[in-house]
Amino acid sequence: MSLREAAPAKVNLFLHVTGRRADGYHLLDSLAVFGPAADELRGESASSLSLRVEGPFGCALAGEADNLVLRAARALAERGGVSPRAALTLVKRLPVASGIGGGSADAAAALRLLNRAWGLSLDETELREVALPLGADIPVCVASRAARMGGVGDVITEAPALPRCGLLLVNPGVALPTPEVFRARSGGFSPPAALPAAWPDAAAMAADLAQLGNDLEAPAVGLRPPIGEVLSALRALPGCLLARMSGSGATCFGLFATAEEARATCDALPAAWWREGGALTG
Ligand SMILES: C[C@@](CO)(OP(=O)(O)O)[C@H](O)COP(=O)(O)OP(=O)(O)OC[C@H]1O[C@@H](n2ccc(N)nc2=O)[C@H](O)[C@@H]1O
Ligand SMILES: Nc1ncnc2c1ncn2[C@@H]1O[C@H](COP(=O)(O)OP(=O)(O)O)[C@@H](O)[C@H]1O
Repeated sequence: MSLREAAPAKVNLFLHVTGRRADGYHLLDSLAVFGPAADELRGESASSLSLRVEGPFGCALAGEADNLVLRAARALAERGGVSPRAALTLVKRLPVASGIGGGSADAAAALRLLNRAWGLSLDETELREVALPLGADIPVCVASRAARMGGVGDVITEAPALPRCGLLLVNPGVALPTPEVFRARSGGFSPPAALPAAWPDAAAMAADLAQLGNDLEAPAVGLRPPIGEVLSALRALPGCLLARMSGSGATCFGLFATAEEARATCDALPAAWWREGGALTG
């Protein structure tokens, strides 16, 4: 076996916290899309399970005793009734704890890769069942296709048909753990959004998204003020149709009419920030 899977960044174009469950988990309404940056997972045959982490953000995971990739591999092996055997390599290009679900994308990539490698043939629904106990964001990453997220992240439904457009992702280099942001949230809940079946172009999508928000953005900016600087810088870029934070932050996105515009504007932002522009892939 020699297999590869891309693990694309998940971007929440809006995120409403609609309620809270008795166990403390929050109910969400969100539109998740994928791209333009990704980690990569590679797998080779081996007699036991191992993981090597490399890439620009690999060192951020050096102290991680139980990488989500290994947890996903073990959970899948248990579900499939097989021994977990594979030599995995993760190329970590996405910033860690940054609101774009990098760890979730890696875990989902491991499920897809090992489902093939071990000949398990679990379908998408079955893979999502394995995914959910590992993290609320992993089910939507199993298909890594644009989707509406409901429940705590476990209710995945169809997204509106998306126009071609560009996304610029920017992270100011501050990690922000998800539980901290949910804890810092104050105020009530937002209603679920009403979305059309399709958007004809990026401008129409941006106009509708502008009526919605990310309920975690204000608490995240309060915890990490550089996020506010990123949002201001994105809003000032020519061609930026909408700027918002993704997930629980700190990564923010700018929405552009084309991938080329999103890529070209990268250089206008401080080089100390992580920046990645390109097409919204789904
Ligand atoms: C906020 C979102 C939006 O897509 O994205 P990220 O910021 O992580 O990218 C996700 O819901 C994050 O999912 P994920 O990061 O997998 O969360 P988990 O590991 O399951 O949970 C971490 C912690 O976040 C809080 N949490 C998470 C999900 C949720 N629906 N309600 C919550 O309250 C809980 O405090 C939980 O203990
Ligand atoms: N492969 C992985 N990539 C990133 N984080 C991981 C991974 N495995 C475990 N983690 C842990 O999961 C936490 C959340 O990571 P991540 O998915 O990057 O956050 P977010 O969903 O906010 O972008 C990290 O702080 C780290 O401790």
